[in-house]
Amino acid sequence: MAYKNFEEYNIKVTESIKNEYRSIIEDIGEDVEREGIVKTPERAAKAMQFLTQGYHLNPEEILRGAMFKEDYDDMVIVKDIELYSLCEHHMLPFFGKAHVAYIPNGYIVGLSKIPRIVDVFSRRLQVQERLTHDILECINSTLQPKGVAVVIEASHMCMMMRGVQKQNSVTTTSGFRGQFEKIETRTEFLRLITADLT
Ligand SMILES: Nc1nc2c(ncn2[C@@H]2O[C@H](COP(=O)(O)OP(=O)(O)OP(=O)(O)O)[C@@H](O)[C@H]2O)c(=O)[nH]1
Ligand SMILES: [Zn+2]
Repeated sequence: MAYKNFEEYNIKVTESIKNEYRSIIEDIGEDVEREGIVKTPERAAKAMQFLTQGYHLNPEEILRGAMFKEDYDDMVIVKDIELYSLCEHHMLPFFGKAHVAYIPNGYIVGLSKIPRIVDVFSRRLQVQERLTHDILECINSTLQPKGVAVVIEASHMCMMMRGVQKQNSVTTTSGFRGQFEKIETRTEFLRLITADLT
């Protein structure tokens, strides 16, 4: 179940995270009773649950829910899927775009389900490499297509706001299975995600 509004948050978990955030706010030297901050621990607890809701969602089930028998066996690409995740090392955001393609093998999948599974895996503590493979393997094992490809381009706040402090570096990760392991198919995919066809 995806969180839609605050009423759906688990009360016990919210209470527990709220208390942890109160301690964090005190430890950084802020006044947790200050008017602007008094509700912050609860807001932050809900925000954290929203950003990590992917642990409670089943991506295979989401895909299986909209698989349709169809003879189409050319490449299907959903590109420029915006994603927001949290790096597992610093719990700071990394964000960017995913480009996903597959070649059907008797079944196509409802298009919206691809961004939905990108969200499910993004809304967990991640490294970009594992996020890429999680999406790839989920589509490969559930849809069993002739091929699947995932490219993610992302910027990491832990490299921008702190640490090495590089504002313009972008990390690209990719994974290819089946027919995308052939150079011509992979090249065609990479050409199409970089082409401006509009
Ligand atoms: N491979 C990979 N590394 C990541 C990702 N997100 C953050 N990191 C890196 O995780 C590493 C953690 O390194 P540590 O040396 O343990 O942590 P740190 O002292 O905070 O490192 P700095 O960020 O260099 O200050 C850093 O190099 C981060 O850039 C990711 O998605 N993939
Ligand atoms: Zn990080």
